[in-house]
Amino acid sequence: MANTTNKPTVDVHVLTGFLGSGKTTLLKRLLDEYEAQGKKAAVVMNELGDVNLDGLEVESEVPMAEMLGGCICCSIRGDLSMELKLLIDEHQPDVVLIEATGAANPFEMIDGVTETAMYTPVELKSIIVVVDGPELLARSRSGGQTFKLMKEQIRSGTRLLLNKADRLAGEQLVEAEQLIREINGYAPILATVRCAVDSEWLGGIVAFGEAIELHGNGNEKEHSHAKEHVCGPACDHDHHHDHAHHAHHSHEHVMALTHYLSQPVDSHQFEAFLKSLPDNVYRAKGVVTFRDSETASRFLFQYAYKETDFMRITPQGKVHDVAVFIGEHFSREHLLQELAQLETNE
Ligand SMILES: Nc1nc2c(ncn2[C@@H]2O[C@H](COP(=O)(O)OP(=O)(O)OP(=O)(O)O)[C@@H](O)[C@H]2O)c(=O)[nH]1
Repeated sequence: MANTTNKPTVDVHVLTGFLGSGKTTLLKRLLDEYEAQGKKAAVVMNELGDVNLDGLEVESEVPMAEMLGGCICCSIRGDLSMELKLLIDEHQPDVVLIEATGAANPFEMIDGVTETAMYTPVELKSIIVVVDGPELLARSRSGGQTFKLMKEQIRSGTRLLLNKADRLAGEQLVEAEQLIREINGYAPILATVRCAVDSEWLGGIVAFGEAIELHGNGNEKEHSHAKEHVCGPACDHDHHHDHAHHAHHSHEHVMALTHYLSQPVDSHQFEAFLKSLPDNVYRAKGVVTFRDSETASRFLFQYAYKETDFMRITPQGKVHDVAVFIGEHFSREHLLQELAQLETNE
């Protein structure tokens, strides 16, 4: 990713998985590993309740933002990007780990994290899903809303842990693994007990970061967050509120690309570029400076389903020129080439 700002890009990893699946257990392992490697990690925690019990398990010197009383993906989605920015500004970590409540929909969070890229250099590197093995098998037999949410989480993962393997007999372990593979055909699966990942796995995350490539099986062409969202008692938001505008795409092999623009661009060329985006880029947004407008004005742009929208902004504080693209199976190289062209065209 081109980051033309002078700040280093902060890696972001999302840890998700069903309630009690082992996310905090994994978080602690990752934090220990970052510490061992001399990297500074910060944490965003989201709990459905009003107290952050998991946070108590984390060493007090780790910078932490707590988002309580709701679920990151819907009620406080906008806040996620703000929390991330504040946390990064204040503590300048190398990496941020977001532990999302068992009810959070990962696809909504991708939006929240990528939005942060407009304000500060961040890159979403992976979505790690901790799957509760015994619970998955039990829920797959009973079906229902919870199983749907579990499938949704598994589909979104770039890395999957089949956890609580100690509570699965040999053939159950095979069955759980096959089930996960049917839901997500791409992401590596590792069976674990108490999220005890090996050093190779940890190295992939901690040392190299990994670029994101999200996957899904695309079976559900209509992804309705409202229908599949499962909330706890503390999550009292209206389940039928305005998810429609961002929740009607399938999630097959979802990818996100973040590019920091080094130059102002021409407004007509930029709009033509957005209009010519391939169908498999379904969402783009960001901040641009137009060189052909009088005072090199800044604009917030939105793109969804061939529709573009520009809004003149006068940012308070430092806002970078950045473009974020979300879609399926699109060519990063092709988009980067086109962007480079826009930046050089006079
Ligand atoms: N038997 C068994 N128990 C596990 C395993 N991994 C975690 N646990 C236990 O499961 C419980 C939940 O683990 P956490 O790491 O707190 O799970 P979580 O996903 O953070 O939980 P929430 O924050 O409530 O969603 C704890 O009591 C863990 O000790 C495992 O592999 N096997």
